[in-house]
Amino acid sequence: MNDTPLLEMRHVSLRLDGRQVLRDVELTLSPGEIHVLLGANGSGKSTLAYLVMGCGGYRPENGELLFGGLSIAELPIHERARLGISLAWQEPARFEGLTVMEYLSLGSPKRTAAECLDRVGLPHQEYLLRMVDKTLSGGERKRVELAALLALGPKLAILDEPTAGVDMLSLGEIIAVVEFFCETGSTVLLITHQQELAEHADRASQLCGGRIVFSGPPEEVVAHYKARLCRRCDGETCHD
Ligand SMILES: Nc1ncnc2c1ncn2[C@@H]1O[C@H](COP(=O)(O)OP(=O)(O)OP(=O)(O)O)[C@@H](O)[C@H]1O
Repeated sequence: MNDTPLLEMRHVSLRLDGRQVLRDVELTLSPGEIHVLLGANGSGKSTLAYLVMGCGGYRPENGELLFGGLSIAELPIHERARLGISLAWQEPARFEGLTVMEYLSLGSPKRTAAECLDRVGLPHQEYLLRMVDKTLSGGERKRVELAALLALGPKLAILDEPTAGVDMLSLGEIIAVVEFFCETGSTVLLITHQQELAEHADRASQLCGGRIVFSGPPEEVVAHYKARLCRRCDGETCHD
């Protein structure tokens, strides 16, 4: 059995515009797990996601970032994508002039656009020929973004608030999508404020003031977070 972690962050710190946003982050993701990242607004969750994806300007100032045992800290975003890292953005971009079918066929998709649309609750007959522009609602755009990741079948799917803007009756669909990623061999790093979604994870970590302050089973991390048990800041966002 291969027990090399899929993702390892060791003592990772990051500064943006002179501001210390991530501090000494330690995070390990095993292959096939669903790992939830919890934390207050501004605690650094999206920043951590952008850093793992390799977005421009998000380079660690300290520490190690390993993917399947390989250092990826210096790799640009497209090389990390080639290794199998994909990110569904908290606020997905719109692409004028591209149909949903074309968008879901970019890269080397492992699944058809039709299957992926159906899995995220968008009937393919209605959506394949829609444009990925402002004519899609915010919730539809979020679902198309999830469908795009499903199509790619990445090794690591980073989902930044996949339920934001999605109506609450559809939460079950999003949970099914997260579980489908896992069943089909993807590891999921899931950023969410939804307790119901968090409780479907295998493990969870709480970020506070740019630090991972607690990791463990999701129920314990949710309880720790909600009870404001962070020792460093008594539940208020940490400030140094
Ligand atoms: N380019 C930047 N320059 C300076 N500060 C930044 C920059 N980008 C983000 N920050 C700050 O870093 C902190 C972490 O932001 P981030 O977006 O990672 O938080 P988050 O945990 O994802 O929050 P939310 O739950 O609101 O989405 C915030 O205080 C934010 O203002």
